[in-house]
Amino acid sequence: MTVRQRLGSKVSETRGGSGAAAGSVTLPSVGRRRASTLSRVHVYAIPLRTRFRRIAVREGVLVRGDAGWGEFSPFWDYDAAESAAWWRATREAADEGFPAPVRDRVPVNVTVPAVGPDAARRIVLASGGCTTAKVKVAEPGQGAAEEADRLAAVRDALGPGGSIRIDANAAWDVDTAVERLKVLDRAARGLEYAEQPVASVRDLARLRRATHVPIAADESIRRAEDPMAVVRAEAADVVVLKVQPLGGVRACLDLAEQVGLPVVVSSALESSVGLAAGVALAAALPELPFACGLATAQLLTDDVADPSLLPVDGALPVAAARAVVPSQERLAATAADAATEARWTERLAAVRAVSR
Ligand SMILES: O=C(O)CCC(=O)C1=CC=C[C@@H](O)[C@@H]1C(=O)O
Ligand SMILES: [Mg+2]
Repeated sequence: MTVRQRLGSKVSETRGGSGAAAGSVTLPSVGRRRASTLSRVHVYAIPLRTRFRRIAVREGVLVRGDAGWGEFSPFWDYDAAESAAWWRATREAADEGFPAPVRDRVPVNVTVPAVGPDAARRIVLASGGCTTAKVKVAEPGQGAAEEADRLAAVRDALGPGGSIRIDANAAWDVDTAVERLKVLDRAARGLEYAEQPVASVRDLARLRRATHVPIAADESIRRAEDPMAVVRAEAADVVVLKVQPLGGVRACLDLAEQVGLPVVVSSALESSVGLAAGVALAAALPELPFACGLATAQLLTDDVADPSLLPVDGALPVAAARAVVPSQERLAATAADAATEARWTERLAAVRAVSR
């Protein structure tokens, strides 16, 4: 069975384009690096509407450079060596800017956290016209019943024409995944794909042979020494690309060309500055067969830019993303406290030290 056959005929192709840092922390220029890239740094802290990925507050650093704003916001479980790729993505946005787009809008999915069915329905209906939903499953303390109820509510809100994908963040073993996908595929009345149901590449490949639900690789791509191991093992039908963990827009474009599989762009839960980099990637990809996981500004209670990068008719306009500039008012409103700012300043120094 070809990848296309597993994925069905789904191709949602759309073909084709300032603010002073408040609370700025001045970092010394490093070697030949242009001081302007590091002279404006702002640390934000924004509460989430609902806990997601085990966090309740999203923190990050915004860097103003000659080409615009970049975001550096690795989750705290990434060490300095892993965070170096995130920093490369930040520098690309701040120093170089982004490749030319080949489309003017990026279809996006709504992201549904591990919430109850009523909340899930509300989130889908308030998504700004998204016709695809990605639903979090395998939340600690929850089981198949809660997940099936959530998926049924999402299907009810989307209608029969919508697409539903799930993300288990590597939580299951293969046997559990095989059984759970049967239940959740039925509850959703058809899953578009399942994102990282199991942890290892070997288990992804085993699961892929044991289920008809297409498999997307996320953590096996963004946290891997060698993302191509997924391709060699025929372990996925879809590859998830995240700009910061994979080292930037251009690095992701190269990886997309290497993997030779359908790709989908997903956020790392960034502010609109970081989401703009995700839109730049999605806008520059030769093919965009899936709605992208870039509507996550909806998961945050505030933003560093006004307006926030939110879906219009189920898509993010590329021009709006390219126009994202933090506002003085929002930077002040979302500024981190002194202790958080100090932690990020120290972290950034450690990452820059291993990035030389
Ligand atoms: O892809 C989406 O719909 C939104 C982004 C998203 O799901 C994630 C963002 C950041 C961390 C992860 O827990 C999660 C993911 O695993 O893809
Ligand atoms: Mg994922």
